[in-house]
Amino acid sequence: MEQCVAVGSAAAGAAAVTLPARPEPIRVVPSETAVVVIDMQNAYASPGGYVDLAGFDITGAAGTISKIAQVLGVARDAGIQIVYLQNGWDPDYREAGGPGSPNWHKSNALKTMRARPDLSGQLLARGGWDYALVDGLAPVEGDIVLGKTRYSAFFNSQLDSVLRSRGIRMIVFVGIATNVCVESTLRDGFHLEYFGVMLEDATHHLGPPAMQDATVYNVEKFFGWVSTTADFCGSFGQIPKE
Ligand SMILES: NC(=O)N/C=C\C(=O)O
Repeated sequence: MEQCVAVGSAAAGAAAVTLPARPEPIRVVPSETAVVVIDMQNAYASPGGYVDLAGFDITGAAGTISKIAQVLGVARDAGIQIVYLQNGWDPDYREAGGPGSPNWHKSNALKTMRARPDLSGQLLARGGWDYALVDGLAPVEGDIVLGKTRYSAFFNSQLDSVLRSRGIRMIVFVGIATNVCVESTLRDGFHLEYFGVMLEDATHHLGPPAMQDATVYNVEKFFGWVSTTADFCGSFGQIPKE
């Protein structure tokens, strides 16, 4: 029989759910689990948003939105904490850093605005359309929404204290982009002792399809577990509504 990894108080026999995953199933307590939604903003998932304007293919993003909506519906019914992240900076881009910051040189949003001054002030600026979460994934009461200014959601943010203070041990990751902010956050979570599970069909990559495959490989082999929307909904959808 396949070995199962038990997380947190599931290891001590508390009522738990088994999530089919690779490389092995993982057994978790719903109250010790959070779904972390990475950067489902117009910038990353809508035509006319930053990554579309920067020349990345966003045709898969619409499918990702509907998978995430399914995951969030089941998670809310199961009483799982949902945490949304929004990536970006203040409208004056002070938080983005100047030429002394690698972010100034590597951020494709900042580079796109420098190449196209007509877009200046529009991409990933807090308060603007590009920064806003997509319409199909609006937070509801009880969800937590946090900002972040770099790829990893753990860097310079409240994410660790929000999760740790609630006794969260396992993070289920969905969002965009698989190979940038999702992977950066899952890796940092690993180093902070969180168990990370990525729902592969509820994430979308930036760049060629091989980037999705590379992150799935990295997560499965080195940093966490890989599962699917159907398996998440099948496992956590069994929990009776309170
Ligand atoms: N959310 C992300 O994965 N972002 C990737 C690139 C960027 O924000 O420039």
